[in-house]
Amino acid sequence: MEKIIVRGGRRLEGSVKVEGAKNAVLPVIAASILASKGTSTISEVPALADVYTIQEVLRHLNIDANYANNQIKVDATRTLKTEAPFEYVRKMRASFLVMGPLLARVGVARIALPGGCAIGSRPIDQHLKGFEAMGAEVKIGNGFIEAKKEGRLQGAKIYLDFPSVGATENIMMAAALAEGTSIIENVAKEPEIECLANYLNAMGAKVYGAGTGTLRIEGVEEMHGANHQVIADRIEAGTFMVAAAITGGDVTITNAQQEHLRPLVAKLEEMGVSITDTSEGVRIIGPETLKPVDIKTMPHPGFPTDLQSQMMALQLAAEGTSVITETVFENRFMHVEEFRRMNGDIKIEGRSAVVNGPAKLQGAEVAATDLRAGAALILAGLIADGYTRVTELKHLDRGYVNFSGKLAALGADVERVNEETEEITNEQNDQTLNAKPNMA
Ligand SMILES: CC(=O)N[C@H]1[C@@H](OP(=O)(O)OP(=O)(O)OC[C@H]2O[C@@H](n3ccc(=O)[nH]c3=O)[C@H](O)[C@@H]2O)O[C@H](CO)[C@@H](O)[C@@H]1O
Ligand SMILES: C=C(OP(=O)(O)O)C(=O)O
Repeated sequence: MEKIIVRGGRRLEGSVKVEGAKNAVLPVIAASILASKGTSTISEVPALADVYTIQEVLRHLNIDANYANNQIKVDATRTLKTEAPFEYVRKMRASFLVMGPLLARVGVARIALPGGCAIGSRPIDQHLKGFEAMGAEVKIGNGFIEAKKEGRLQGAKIYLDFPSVGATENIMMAAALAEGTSIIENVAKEPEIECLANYLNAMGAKVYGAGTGTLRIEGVEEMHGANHQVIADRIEAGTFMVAAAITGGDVTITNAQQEHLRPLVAKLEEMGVSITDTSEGVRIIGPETLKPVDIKTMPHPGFPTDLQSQMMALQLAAEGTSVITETVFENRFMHVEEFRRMNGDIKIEGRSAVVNGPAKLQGAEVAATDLRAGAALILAGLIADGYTRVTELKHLDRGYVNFSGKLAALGADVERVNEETEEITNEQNDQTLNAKPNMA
């Protein structure tokens, strides 16, 4: 088993380049299914476990998908298969994003039911409501969802109950090849939606309004492969901004798009962090003392839930009491228990966590309960006394490329080791034995 071992106390300095966005690249790769002619070349594709998973899903559908050197080439012109089995959907929920494009292109799709996961139950009712409104018959049974439509999907007027990112993407991909115009209201406005719309339009689709609350999609009969560059990962960028802030460091993030980071920048500035746009990128200078701050996660342009656990690490370092309220997922506080193992003083009250700082964090053995929790625990480890060992790295690898290597290049004392080869020094052992966790 692999783990990341961090020893706290180093100030981060230097510059770090963020990758292409996981949450943009997965729907974009799924959208390549819509092209019945030509090849797509997608660039700035990060080497993440999720990218390999979606590549496998496409190959399983008889699509030629080849990922190398941060590019994936996709040729979906052969006769397609229509089933995505549980082994892929279990690894990564975003596998479900192939349903809209398959249904639109072939008239049938059979995808394993995604089921619940660590951060909440994550239903897909809004995706299915959209497909049904476009004339598809949807059946659920034997652990699968099957959607069918004789002839082309029909453009429809759809109102989402909640601006779901995945439902917006799945429905817009389906509507791109439908007959007639679709109007989709109360849609997600995340930058990843705009990235997908730009790709769809390059493939010959007619998608208007991406980034606003209403999409108008005029269905086209055929789509073709296209070249597309995915946007930078605002969540990875945000994670490094927190890393700089928590260590009182001075870090420049190259390749970040500041306009996508506005909700985070506003909160960091409230905490006393200096953030400036320089010719090289976004420069973050952490203050000597961080002020407490209250945060509520919301759909974009609200504060992103994918930065909630990282901000909780920062709140632990602040002088005073902060509150963080999670409104997007009903169970995204699994990391709280792990922070407590590090002596973090956090109380859960309904959907809010009350975080009392400044915590005297202590290194401990902790588990990444989900992808962002893994990053957040490593961030806390950067200021903890002694050694923090983070396990369950499979979650982290879904969303971060070489996270420990990038932190080490900024000066952190961090390494990734294999349990079999890990040498536990006496100092690390003493520190673990003497740790007194806060059991409050
Ligand atoms: C691959 C990807 O892009 N993942 C992101 C995407 O996930 P994902 O697309 O799954 O997130 P959604 O926006 O769909 O989910 C938000 C909320 O809506 C609920 N919901 C969603 C769909 C539905 O049909 N019914 C329903 O009730 C979910 O349970 C959740 O409580 O957006 C989330 C919210 O910004 C991010 O945390 C994820 O990192
Ligand atoms: C929750 C996340 O991703 P996913 O929707 O792929 O599980 C995330 O990126 O934090």
